[in-house]
Amino acid sequence: MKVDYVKYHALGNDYIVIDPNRTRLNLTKENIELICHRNFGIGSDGILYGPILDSGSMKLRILNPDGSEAEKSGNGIRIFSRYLFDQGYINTNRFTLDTLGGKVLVTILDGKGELIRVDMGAVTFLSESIPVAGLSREVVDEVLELDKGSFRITCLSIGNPHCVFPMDMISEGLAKELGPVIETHPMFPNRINIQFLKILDRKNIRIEIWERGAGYTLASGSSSCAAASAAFKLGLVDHQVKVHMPGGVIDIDINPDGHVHMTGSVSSVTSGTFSDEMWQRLG
Ligand SMILES: N[C@H](CCC[C@H](N)C(=O)O)C(=O)O
Repeated sequence: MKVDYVKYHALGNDYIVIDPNRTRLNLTKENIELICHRNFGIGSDGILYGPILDSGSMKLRILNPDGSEAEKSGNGIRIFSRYLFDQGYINTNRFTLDTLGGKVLVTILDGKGELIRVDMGAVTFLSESIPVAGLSREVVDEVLELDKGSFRITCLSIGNPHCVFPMDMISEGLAKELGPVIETHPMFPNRINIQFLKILDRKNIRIEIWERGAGYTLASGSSSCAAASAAFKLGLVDHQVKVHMPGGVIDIDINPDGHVHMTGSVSSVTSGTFSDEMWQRLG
């Protein structure tokens, strides 16, 4: 049977893999929005498009449900690595992937592709690298004034941009109330991913997430890296941190060389073909 897509999730953050070597698809905003639509399409927190095979390297493109392209996705990279493993594109447990946000090093830990570690690279807190508007500086423990109040923020990039809000009380409601306002705040020229962070102890944190271009999600790999890195920068946690999210837990290890290692699960959901009728919605 022809397969147009394969769907997986990582702790409830679901992605659809579309392989250009097997399916022709124009990555237009309209096509991406339709495929990701929870009612009129398949439904997904994004599309993973690849492997784009180019002179020995494997490239992955990461598309958000609103059609925007992300530089990196932690859950997306683990899911895509599982796809490569399932489809026989790789014959080793360690390999590199090229993303818009740089190279990442993947290790399949369990020989099945259900538990995967990724060296996500190093983070930067430098305003111009995130980007965050204003003077060149490290954006650490600053105040962001919103209509709803003043908030302390720490911002960073791990290829994609993040703004972390350490708070005593966090909730899904808070993420859905403040997320859309902050995502499009003029301080963030490329928009931004947001994590509301509660420190549980020096080895455990909890986050609620509002993703750039995707909205509220149950888990996020790059958000886990970002929140743990911000907490570590603020001296609130040790270098090994469990990140607790509504969809489950990701293990983060902040290496002395500054590289952030993320370890988490991947689960297969389904595969299938697009029906002609689905596309009729686009006229
Ligand atoms: N929406 C994000 C990309 C997906 C991040 C998340 N799903 C992850 O697992 O890292 C962005 O525009 O940067």
